[in-house]
Amino acid sequence: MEFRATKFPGLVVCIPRVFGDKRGFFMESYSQRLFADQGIETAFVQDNHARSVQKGVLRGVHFQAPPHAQAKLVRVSKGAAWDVVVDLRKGSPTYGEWYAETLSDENFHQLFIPQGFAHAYMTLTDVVEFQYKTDNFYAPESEGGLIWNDPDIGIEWPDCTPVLSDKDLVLPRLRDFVSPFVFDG
Ligand SMILES: Cc1cn([C@H]2C[C@H](O)[C@@H](COP(=O)(O)OP(=O)(O)O[C@H]3O[C@H](C)C(=O)[C@H](O)[C@H]3O)O2)c(=O)[nH]c1=O
Repeated sequence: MEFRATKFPGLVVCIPRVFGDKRGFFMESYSQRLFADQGIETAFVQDNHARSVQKGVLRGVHFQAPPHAQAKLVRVSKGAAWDVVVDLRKGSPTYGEWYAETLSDENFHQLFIPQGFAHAYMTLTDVVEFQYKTDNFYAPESEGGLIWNDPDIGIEWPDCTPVLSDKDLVLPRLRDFVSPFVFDG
């Protein structure tokens, strides 16, 4: 697996080794040992799988607040998605900044997202199977989020009419938000 650091401390693009042959392919989509070799000791406790059934589905921008904050390892096993994170860690050099990566069943890219980031994605194909691990369990009472088109964040979304849940339509703006996350260097 190849690990590519980004300018966001702790945010890493992970690209597994894919073994193709006449039958198809095989890959280790996750290895605790390979991540530990990179200093990523995250112990995941939950696997999630979300299917989206039209292009333009936008889920997010979500997080769980401490003590239920979640680090995530996200990937797309069918279709393609524009995956976006926003650094919400007070004191981080990239606080309030966003990063995006196209995840697809062709590039096999994954994103390791540390605790302290909000996460979202927009589907680029009609069917997207989005699969991810988290290091804390679902805790709905701790859920928070930011509105997808916050001009102060300025996320550049694909040119597509977004399909959002009712709850995601009324999320707050960054300027009205006090982050519960602290950057620990
Ligand atoms: C996240 C989650 C949801 N649920 C239940 C709660 C709802 O009845 C249903 C749909 O939940 P929601 O609409 O919050 O799903 P998404 O909009 O895909 O939320 C996710 O979207 C962004 C992209 C994320 O990174 C988060 O993991 C998560 O917030 O699944 C569970 O039972 N367990 C869970 O861990």
